[in-house]
Amino acid sequence: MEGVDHLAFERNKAQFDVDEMKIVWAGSREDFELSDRISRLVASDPVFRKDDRAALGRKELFKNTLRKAAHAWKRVIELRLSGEFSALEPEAYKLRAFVDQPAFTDLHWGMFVPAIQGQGTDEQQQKWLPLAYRMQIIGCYAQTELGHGSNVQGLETTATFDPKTDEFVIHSPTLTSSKWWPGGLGKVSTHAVVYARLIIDGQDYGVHGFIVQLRSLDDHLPLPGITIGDIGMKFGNAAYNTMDNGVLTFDHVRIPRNQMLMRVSQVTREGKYVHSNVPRQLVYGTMVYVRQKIVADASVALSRAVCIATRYSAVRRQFGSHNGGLETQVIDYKTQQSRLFPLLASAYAFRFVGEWLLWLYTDVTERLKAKDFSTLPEAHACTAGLKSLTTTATADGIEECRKLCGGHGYLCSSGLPELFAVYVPACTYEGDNIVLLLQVARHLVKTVSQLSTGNKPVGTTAYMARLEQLLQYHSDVKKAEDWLKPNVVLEAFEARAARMCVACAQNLSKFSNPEEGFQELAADLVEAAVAHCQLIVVSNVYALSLLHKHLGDFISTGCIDPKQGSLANEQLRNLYSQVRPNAVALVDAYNYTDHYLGSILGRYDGNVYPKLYEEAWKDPLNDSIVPDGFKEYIQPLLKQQLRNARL
Ligand SMILES: CC/C=C\C/C=C\C/C=C\C/C=C\C/C=C\C/C=C/C(=O)SCCNC(=O)CCNC(=O)[C@H](O)C(C)(C)COP(=O)(O)OP(=O)(O)OC[C@H]1O[C@@H](n2cnc3c(N)ncnc32)[C@H](O)[C@@H]1OP(=O)(O)O
Ligand SMILES: Cc1cc2nc3c(=O)[nH]c(=O)nc-3n(C[C@H](O)[C@H](O)[C@H](O)COP(=O)(O)OP(=O)(O)OC[C@H]3O[C@@H](n4cnc5c(N)ncnc54)[C@H](O)[C@@H]3O)c2cc1C
Repeated sequence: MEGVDHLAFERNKAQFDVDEMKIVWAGSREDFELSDRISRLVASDPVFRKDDRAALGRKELFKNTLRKAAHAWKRVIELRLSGEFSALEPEAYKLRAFVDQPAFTDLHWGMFVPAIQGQGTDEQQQKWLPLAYRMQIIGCYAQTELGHGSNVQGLETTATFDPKTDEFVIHSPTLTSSKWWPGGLGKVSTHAVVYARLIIDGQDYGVHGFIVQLRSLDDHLPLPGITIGDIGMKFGNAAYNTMDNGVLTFDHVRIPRNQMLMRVSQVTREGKYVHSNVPRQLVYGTMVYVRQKIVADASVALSRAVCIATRYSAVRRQFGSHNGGLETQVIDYKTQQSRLFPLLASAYAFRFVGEWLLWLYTDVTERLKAKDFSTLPEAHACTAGLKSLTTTATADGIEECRKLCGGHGYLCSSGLPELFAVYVPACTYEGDNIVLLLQVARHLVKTVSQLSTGNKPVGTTAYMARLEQLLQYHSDVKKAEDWLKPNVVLEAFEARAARMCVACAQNLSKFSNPEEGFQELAADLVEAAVAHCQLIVVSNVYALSLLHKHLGDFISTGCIDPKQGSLANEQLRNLYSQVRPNAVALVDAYNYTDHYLGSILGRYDGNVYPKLYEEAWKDPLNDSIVPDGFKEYIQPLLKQQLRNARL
């Protein structure tokens, strides 16, 4: 039986309505129709071709990215995809997503514009946003430096107020203060939001954002005092090398005073520092916004990998042939199911948790507008924690999918190496995942320590209000099916998270210096933070495979006993059997085009082998039968062996 037939047969097995599931995955019928239309539009446009990317050198790849970005912008305007001029509308956002090539535009729309929207005053927004919306200026987000990324308060670039000229002087005092990493900076951006220490009259007021023009709008040359370039090739071949991550230094560059982003705090003409009645952490607001976006996008990356691995696992056959019959589809091996199906479930879970986080973020934004800052710590902890949890699981999941595809998964034409290489920096950018989990841990420890003062925990820590009960809890699961009851699972996750947090808080209290204790117990704190973040995901959707994976935590905290752990495992195996006939249909529900998947192994028609064979012959090495270099390097060896043999 050919691959084509395999997948048709698989699709017939589905026990649910795939078209309905497509709507669930998309979020609504309207969203589904939009995604469907835009993905087809991109797939049918030759400029957006991407199957040739792996063979392009850096310069060609970068020019190809510029061409695609310019074409995407043209299409946005021609098709009136988003009202008058903004590309922040859902249609334009989807267009960029389906073009599927990281570009400077991600940072322009994803960070430069939001930084001005979130931290600029009304006048600053009126001045800069129309220019940015029309892309008459192109911006990036220049925060990280060669010497400091995670520690934002450690940044060294200075912005010194000069009262004589009513300007700030932006300067890089050391090599380590060079801006290093900002996407879009290296070769494209004309402007940047630069994070620098504000110095007035010798006093340091900490890190603030400033709008700085970097390049001439006429000839694109760097302005006087500015040195700028690309930081060099990154992990993977094509992957993230479409992006011009940059290096930037300032030599006493002057900007007008009104280019400091002044919504959170202001500097007056007289050089007086005025702090508005808002938390200083709002300067970090753009990162919170992007972390929320990254969570929403994690399900997309994971679902692509899962779609490829599931379809290919249904096509691929190894062993088990009797009397010349068909071999076993590898998807029927229980080990394959136990590695693949939890990832399939995670992709759906992250999709729903992303929706929930968007709701939370929108709610917090509305409250901030009304000067209610009470939910900011919760928003920070949730975005930081879920960013960390989902990106780690997604990066690991993509790599697992590569292994699930055996040797063919290692070919670029499987789409998986590039997907991994593009995705894996998400574990580092917008906050290193461990550093972010430590932020969550701080929030949790603070919540526990405030319980004794009568502070009622809110939001995702509300379960801590039942601490006494959770510390007494022991699961009453008696048979495998008991693990199917959502409340049973939820309580076990709550008790585990609560106990791990309380244990950390108790151990911390043994240190006379809390900071020293925090450093010493960091590894335990990270585990408690993970338990809490998993609870957030579980309370929005699913769980048993996580329980199985972290069985040690559940048993050592006394929430369940080993027998109940085995019952959970038994139930998990039952669930895999139920998922099996629906697996291909569940990944079809993502509605990805073959263009977007970019994978021969994940083709919708399952026609894997003929296409793999065809693709191999397209490799530039196969342009000639005898390779370049034969005469110089191979023939002399062969001749030498011949000489030796004669001797
Ligand atoms: C057409 C359309 C096309 C476009 C696409 C559109 C959108 C795409 C979206 C985005 C683009 C996506 C991907 C692009 C890819 C890459 C881009 C990458 C960009 C970057 O990486 S930018 C740089 C990011 N850098 C970081 O994340 C640094 C991490 N470090 C920190 O955040 C802080 O330094 C840290 C670790 C939080 C510590 O800060 P600090 O020392 O000040 O804090 P303390 O620990 O002392 O805590 C003080 C206090 O403040 C609270 N807090 C900390 N952070 C926040 C926050 N963000 N919000 C609110 N509150 C915060 C903390 O809890 C403490 O509270 P307490 O005093 O305990 O109450
Ligand atoms: C592809 C990519 C794109 C990027 N784009 C941008 C951009 O557009 N703009 C921008 O400004 N920046 C950008 N960055 C920079 C990015 O935000 C930083 O690299 C990131 O915040 C991590 O900081 P770091 O490099 O200083 O890591 P470090 O903090 O040096 O991390 C190194 C190691 O130390 C550990 N560590 C650090 N602090 C602690 C601690 N307190 N406790 C325990 N362990 C710790 C980390 O876990 C990690 O293992 C980008 C980075 C990448 C990779």
